[in-house]
Amino acid sequence: MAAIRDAEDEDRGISLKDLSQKLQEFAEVRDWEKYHTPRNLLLAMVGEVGELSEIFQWKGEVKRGLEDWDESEKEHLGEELSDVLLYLIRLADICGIDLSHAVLNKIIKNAIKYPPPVHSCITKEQSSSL
Ligand SMILES: Nc1ccn([C@H]2C[C@H](O)[C@@H](COP(=O)(O)OP(=O)(O)OP(=O)(O)O)O2)c(=O)n1
Repeated sequence: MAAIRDAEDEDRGISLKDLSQKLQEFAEVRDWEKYHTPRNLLLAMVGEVGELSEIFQWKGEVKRGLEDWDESEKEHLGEELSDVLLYLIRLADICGIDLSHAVLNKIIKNAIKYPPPVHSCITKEQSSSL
């Protein structure tokens, strides 16, 4: 049953809220909530960023798409990216931050702070009449 639910989650692209809920359940059934304090979660996330960095360490620049990496390296990368994301989501949750709301607001702020060059704002119709 859980496997079917997980496949469905993957299909529809799971939300931050659903992930947050899963992490809450994961901690609760293991009685790990007492360890999931803001500072512990932050340090755990930074540790995972270190593990993520190790994958790229000494490789020099790598090609986009990682076409010359083998599958096991890519799988490892996916795991470390996930660890960072999961601790980040849990940290936000424990701090009472609505990450979906915060991240959308931040994207709007970024767009205002860094407007696109004027020529990329011209619509197709405008450009065809030029
Ligand atoms: N107190 C904990 C410990 C682990 N996790 C979860 C979140 C991460 O997704 C993953 C981290 O597990 P590990 O500490 O075992 O780290 P790795 O999976 O990176 O294993 P390793 O360090 O052996 O490579 O487990 C958690 O939520 N709370």
